[in-house]
Amino acid sequence: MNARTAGPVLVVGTGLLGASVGLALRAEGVDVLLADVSPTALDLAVDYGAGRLPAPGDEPALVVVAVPPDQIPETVARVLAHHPGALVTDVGSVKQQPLEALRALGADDSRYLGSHPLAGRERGGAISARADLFLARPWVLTPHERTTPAQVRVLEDLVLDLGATPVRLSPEEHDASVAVISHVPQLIASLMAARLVDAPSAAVGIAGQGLRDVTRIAASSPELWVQILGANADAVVPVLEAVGSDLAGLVEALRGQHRPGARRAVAEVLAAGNAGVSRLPGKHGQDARFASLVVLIDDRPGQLAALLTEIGEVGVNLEDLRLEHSPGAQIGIVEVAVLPEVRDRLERELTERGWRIAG
Ligand SMILES: NC(=O)c1ccc[n+]([C@@H]2O[C@H](COP(=O)([O-])OP(=O)(O)OC[C@H]3O[C@@H](n4cnc5c(N)ncnc54)[C@H](O)[C@@H]3O)[C@@H](O)[C@H]2O)c1
Ligand SMILES: O=C(O)C(=O)C[C@]1(C(=O)O)C=C[C@@H](O)C=C1
Repeated sequence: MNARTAGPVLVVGTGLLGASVGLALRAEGVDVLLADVSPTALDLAVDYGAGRLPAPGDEPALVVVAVPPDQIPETVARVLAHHPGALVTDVGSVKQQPLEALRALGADDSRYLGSHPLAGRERGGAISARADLFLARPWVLTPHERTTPAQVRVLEDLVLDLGATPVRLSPEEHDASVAVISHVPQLIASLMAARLVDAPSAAVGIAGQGLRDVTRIAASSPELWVQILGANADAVVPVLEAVGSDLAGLVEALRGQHRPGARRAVAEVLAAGNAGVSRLPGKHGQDARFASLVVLIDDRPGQLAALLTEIGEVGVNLEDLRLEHSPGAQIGIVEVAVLPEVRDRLERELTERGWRIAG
């Protein structure tokens, strides 16, 4: 345990994000103090091992505010006043509006450096927290005019200790980016999943992996997302309008599909989707650096571990992995990504060892 971060670190808000920060820092041996407006949420986070209650005389060098978006400005302002020697960050999903609100409260923003991990889950609370939540995920730091290089270094050290990858963006760049890579995707997932409410049970019952991929985040908390979308409305609206215009074009093309150019219009929407998804870094099966192999496994305990062990035994390094399984099905589909030069050898070796290869 060689943490770069000097404790104690105070985490304010001990739900999914706060407790995950606590768990990951504790695993690195960093002293973590916890605070939450809800005594139950606080007790839960302590019970799960995310940190301890502050004792008299404890003074954090760094504070991570992980409260709901509409609580961030007031909470950061209060923390800045209570801990005059501490650098304060937050993990909120929007950066510009909270900074403006903090300034409007008259807070000393010179010790506030906002940040945002692009990692999360569709369920909140310490009960859903995980020490590995941030592993290999981008974590955006949003320095402003009064941020010093030393403060950026302290926060980057925290991010590295949490296993994440620090990225620097201005608050404006951040908000425009998350509108397109997180906030509108949330709405599209919700809109699609909403079609299922009145769909016949027979239709919902045969849903495959495609629908599950598109709708996973539709299970997210409406309370949280109303706050996020409201705080970033200026950046979200133009992206939504662009989607709306594409959608209207698609409807028109399909209605008049025998008109000249109509099929091409549909094809262009799909081709643009291909081009867009191929830009996602590390997106499984799409990353041009890797080749994929699909292995079928029995849907029973230990099968995935056995497969991974054997891939290791044949000396192949796994670059990425995706597991699909449908409830009720007896088969799991494991798609592994490997360097192209070892793909065929891996297929041969696994086939010889009795694994079923599906592609
Ligand atoms: N959920 C995600 O996937 C995700 C990902 C990245 C960032 N975020 C951001 O992280 C923040 C926290 O989200 P979460 O999912 O952990 O929420 P959560 O509901 O799991 O946890 C929030 C915690 O904050 C506490 N709290 C509320 N008001 C408080 C206050 N005034 N003072 C102290 N504690 C207070 C609540 O009791 C709760 O325990 C949000 O700002 C969100 O935008 C969430
Ligand atoms: O549920 C997930 O998997 C997420 O990572 C959620 C996600 C995202 O869009 O990437 C959602 C909002 C947060 O601000 C950060 C992360």
